[in-house]
Amino acid sequence: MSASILRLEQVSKTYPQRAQAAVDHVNLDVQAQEIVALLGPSGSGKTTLLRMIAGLECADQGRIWINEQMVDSPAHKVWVAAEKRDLGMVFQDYALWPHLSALENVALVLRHRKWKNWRSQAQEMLARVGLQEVAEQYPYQLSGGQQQRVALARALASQPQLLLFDEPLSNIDAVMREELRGLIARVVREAGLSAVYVTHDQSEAFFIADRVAILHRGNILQLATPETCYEKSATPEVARFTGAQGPYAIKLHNKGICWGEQLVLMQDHNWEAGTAQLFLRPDALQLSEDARPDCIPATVQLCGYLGGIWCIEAKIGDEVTQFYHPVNLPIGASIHLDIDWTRALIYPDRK
Ligand SMILES: Nc1ncnc2c1ncn2[C@@H]1O[C@H](COP(=O)(O)OP(=O)(O)OP(=O)(O)O)[C@@H](O)[C@H]1O
Repeated sequence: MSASILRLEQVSKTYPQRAQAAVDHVNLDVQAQEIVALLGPSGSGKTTLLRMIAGLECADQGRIWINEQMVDSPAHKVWVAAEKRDLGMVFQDYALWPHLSALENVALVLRHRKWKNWRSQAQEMLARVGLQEVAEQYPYQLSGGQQQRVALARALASQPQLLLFDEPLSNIDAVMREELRGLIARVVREAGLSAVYVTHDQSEAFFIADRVAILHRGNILQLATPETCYEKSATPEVARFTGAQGPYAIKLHNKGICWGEQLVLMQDHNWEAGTAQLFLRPDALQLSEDARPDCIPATVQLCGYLGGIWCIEAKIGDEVTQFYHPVNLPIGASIHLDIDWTRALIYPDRK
């Protein structure tokens, strides 16, 4: 058996009076020193899954192991309470005690466990998140970002092998969010810990995680590295949820692809003839200098400056697509788009 820090086998959960399972036969494996993000739209089951790992919710079916210890299995009548699971948890709303200082919040669990060096350990954890200066301040005297750093220091303090994050940056403003996601990724890696990180923000999941599990209606549709989820999205839902543009309705021919009125000729491809959904990443399109038969005619509709590069919105027939370009283009200009078809995400419709 592999030395995974966390393992879920066929884990399911249906809430009372709900027809559909919140989590449906999920398998998941988190290795030592690995960060796995759970990414999915609202209601896809991320929080339910995390709460089952934490021991705040019990599974209806399946088995959960933490550090090789079975912690939940209805079939075996096994249930290990949350406080006995050796976990650190960071919540969206920080969950700090308002009447305790930053240091006391971090030290609480250490004192509860009767650690002799609780003060120095708590001070070291605050230093790790860059907060030694505010150790004596109370939560109401700290910004949201600082409070979340205290919560991170508290989660690290008891040196658990596994950390759980439930949308920890949702209440933080955009600039601080980028700083904190870097801090979280760095601190977890430096401490050599494993983590499960729930978010509905694709860029946050991609930045922080080694692997990303994309959830949809209680199922994991894809569990892979951020690059694989982005470049080889397993399903249309994964493509959509990782920010690809589309779906565009296309037809697959033996000679190539038909998009609107345009037949794009291709030398070799492996698709069977039929209809399909096409998704495109903006960075897989570029302006073509000439009207080659493998390019798509389009009209410039809008240009938006992103800083260092422009995002050009173009119309292809009735559909809209975006690509990046170093300079802006005249609105209404007729252009041709060169598409890197090796990076196109194409999903043939079921016959
Ligand atoms: N306590 C509950 N009682 C009944 N249904 C619930 C409960 N908690 C969650 N659900 C339902 O279970 C499904 C999964 O919810 P869950 O909160 O796990 O999703 P999520 O992906 O975390 O969503 P969000 O990003 O909005 O937090 C949803 O249909 C939700 O309405």
